[in-house]
Amino acid sequence: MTTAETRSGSAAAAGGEPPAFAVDGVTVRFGGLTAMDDVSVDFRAGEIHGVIGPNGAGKTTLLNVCCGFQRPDAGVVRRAGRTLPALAPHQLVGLGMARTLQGVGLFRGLSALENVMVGADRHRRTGFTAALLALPRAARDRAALAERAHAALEEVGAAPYADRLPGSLPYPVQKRVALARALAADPELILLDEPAGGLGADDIAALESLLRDLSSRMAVVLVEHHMDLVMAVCDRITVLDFGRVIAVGDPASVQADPAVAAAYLGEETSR
Ligand SMILES: Nc1ncnc2c1ncn2[C@@H]1O[C@H](COP(=O)(O)OP(=O)(O)OP(=O)(O)O)[C@@H](O)[C@H]1O
Repeated sequence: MTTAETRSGSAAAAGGEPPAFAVDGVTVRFGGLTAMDDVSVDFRAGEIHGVIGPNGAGKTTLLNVCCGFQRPDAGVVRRAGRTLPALAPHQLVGLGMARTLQGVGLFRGLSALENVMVGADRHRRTGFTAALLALPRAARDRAALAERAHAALEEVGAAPYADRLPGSLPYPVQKRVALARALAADPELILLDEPAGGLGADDIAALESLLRDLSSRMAVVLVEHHMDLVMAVCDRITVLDFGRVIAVGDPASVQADPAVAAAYLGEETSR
């Protein structure tokens, strides 16, 4: 650790409210490889938190631990200060978390709107049987989900494409739909895995402004290689290297940190 900031989620909470979400002392091993090594990070409401580091540093593994895709070998995950038991990923979504994947990960046979409705499903109240029998309540529920999904598409600027299949859409629009799907769950924590990947300057500028808007109502975690975006939009940044936290701080302090420069330099010289 090279900055003054604490890397303990619980310690960060000592001054007041616990962080919206935290991992504490998390280690993940894949056979002989340690992908995360005693990592502690806290994500706070109203904050955009960047997670950066060279290829293979453990960024995606961290997101996977946060959303329950990956069970840690050691350490705990906390939400609002309370330790979460080991849950299936869909249960964690019910706790107010949503994530996007590297790439897009949309269902090819569903329209953009239907893809986003899958994300909004957390708000469905009708049971399976009522939906199967198409009872009036299920129809009302579906209409409410569609409305919510439309609003999410609107927010990301993809409403005109609601009825299109993902495969017929340009890649940047597919990324927007994937983001809308995560937003439709109305999460308190959103985990974004390389949302700027494959985007041009105009789309990145739109993404930057959207991220700022989102941070007013949720904790945003941004795993991203696009450094200009990260430095422009993040309130705090955690830097991983070989599965360890090597720096935490605001963009200026992280940029000035020699350990961070050395990690990225190592990446360049090993190519
Ligand atoms: N399921 C897995 N099985 C074995 N090794 C894995 C698995 N997932 C990740 N790893 C390894 O764990 C390390 C961390 O991977 P991870 O994908 O978290 O890194 P990353 O920082 O997201 O990399 P990138 O920037 O390239 O996406 C890497 O060495 C990777 O090869």
